[in-house]
Amino acid sequence: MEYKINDILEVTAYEVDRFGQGVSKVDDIIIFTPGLLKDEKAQVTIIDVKSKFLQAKIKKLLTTSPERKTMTSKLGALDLYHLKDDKQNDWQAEITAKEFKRSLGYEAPLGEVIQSEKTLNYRNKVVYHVLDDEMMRLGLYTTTPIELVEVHTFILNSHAIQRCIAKIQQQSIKVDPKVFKHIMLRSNEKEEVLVTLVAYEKEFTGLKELVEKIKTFKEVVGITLNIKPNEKTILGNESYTLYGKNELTFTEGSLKLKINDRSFMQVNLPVMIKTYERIASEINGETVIDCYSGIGSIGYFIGKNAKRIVMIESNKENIKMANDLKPYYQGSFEIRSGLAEQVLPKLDAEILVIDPPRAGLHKSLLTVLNQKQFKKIIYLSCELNTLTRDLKVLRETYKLKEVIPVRMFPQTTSIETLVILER
Ligand SMILES: C[S@@+](CC[C@H](N)C(=O)[O-])C[C@H]1O[C@@H](n2cnc3c(N)ncnc32)[C@H](O)[C@@H]1O
Repeated sequence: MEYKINDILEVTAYEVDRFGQGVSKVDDIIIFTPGLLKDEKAQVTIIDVKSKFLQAKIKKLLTTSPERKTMTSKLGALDLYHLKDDKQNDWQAEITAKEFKRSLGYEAPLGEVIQSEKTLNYRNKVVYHVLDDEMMRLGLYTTTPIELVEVHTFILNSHAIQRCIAKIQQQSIKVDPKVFKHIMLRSNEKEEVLVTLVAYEKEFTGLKELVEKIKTFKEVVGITLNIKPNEKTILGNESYTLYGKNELTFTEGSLKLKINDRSFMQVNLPVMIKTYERIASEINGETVIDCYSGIGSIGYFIGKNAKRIVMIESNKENIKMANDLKPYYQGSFEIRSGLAEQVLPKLDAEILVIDPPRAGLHKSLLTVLNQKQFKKIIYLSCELNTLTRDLKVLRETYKLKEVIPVRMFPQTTSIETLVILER
């Protein structure tokens, strides 16, 4: 049977894939439908025809699963919102197990999912996009089709971010959307907000007016302007402080952290802390390398459990932040500046903690890790594909002790995973 765009089919999903799409089959052709849950029946509209599969969108749900919490959200940033929270944990564990089986050929020793009760308003960083309009309007992207739509309330925003963005959206300001592209907001537990305007140029229509307004909002402690380097990348390396400080501090128990508009920091603090506690529980007085250490959040957190921590980080600003934080912590810390693949071969330690960007580990680094024979490697990953790719190499020397799904991004299909490897 030949299918074409806009055909309408009736399907029943037999599983939900890792992108949150219901997977079904008609006449042996696979149909992917975002937002359709397992065992749900729906009328779907075909939106793309490929040789081996069809891409569809829900036209009408004919039956609803008991696992459904609400209607499917149109926003890409809420692509699992319709699934009950506890079932989202099960979904992540299943997707992780399947990926390990598919890629490594054996069952993953799955640990309990690290999660928090707070599954809404957890994001301490959100990026809004400027709509193509003369008057400033801000929004987020939908999934099928991918479109930028105006959004006023985004339920993952921290309360401080929500209050601040609502006030920004109330302003009637003329802007040039060809130059002014995004607004990023970061907040801390004191409900302070750092606002970053992202544009292709240092000057744009409406900039001064916008800054004058935003600086009057009581939660705002800093406003920066970041220069967008290209269409694909949101933030560039060039930032200017327009008001207050380009800095936000976080204090959580004995952990104190400091970031600027570009520093990496996990977006979900309660889950971050639980994950770091799990990492710390693997360390008992050993020497540790914290590789890809950023501002030092993992290294400083686990410092009390280690004999000595050596951090490796390539970004100079992160290294400065990490150095500024040193006096707050007791213990032996050293911060090495440089690329992991160049610095790590020269170092030795008993345990390695590794938290790379999505791209995973450099090929040459994997070879070195096998040669080094660490007692343990603790690998925190935000990309399942590169994690299993790297583990395929590391299994020459290390055995998988535990694979722990981390529910860092509730209501979404983004997956964080913590893996404990032993020599
Ligand atoms: C996922 S973040 C982890 C940061 C930190 N562990 C944390 O949880 O806050 C990855 C970090 O690796 C750094 N980085 C990226 N490539 C690197 C490389 N080749 N060598 C060393 N650091 C690198 C980035 O600057 C970033 O700070």
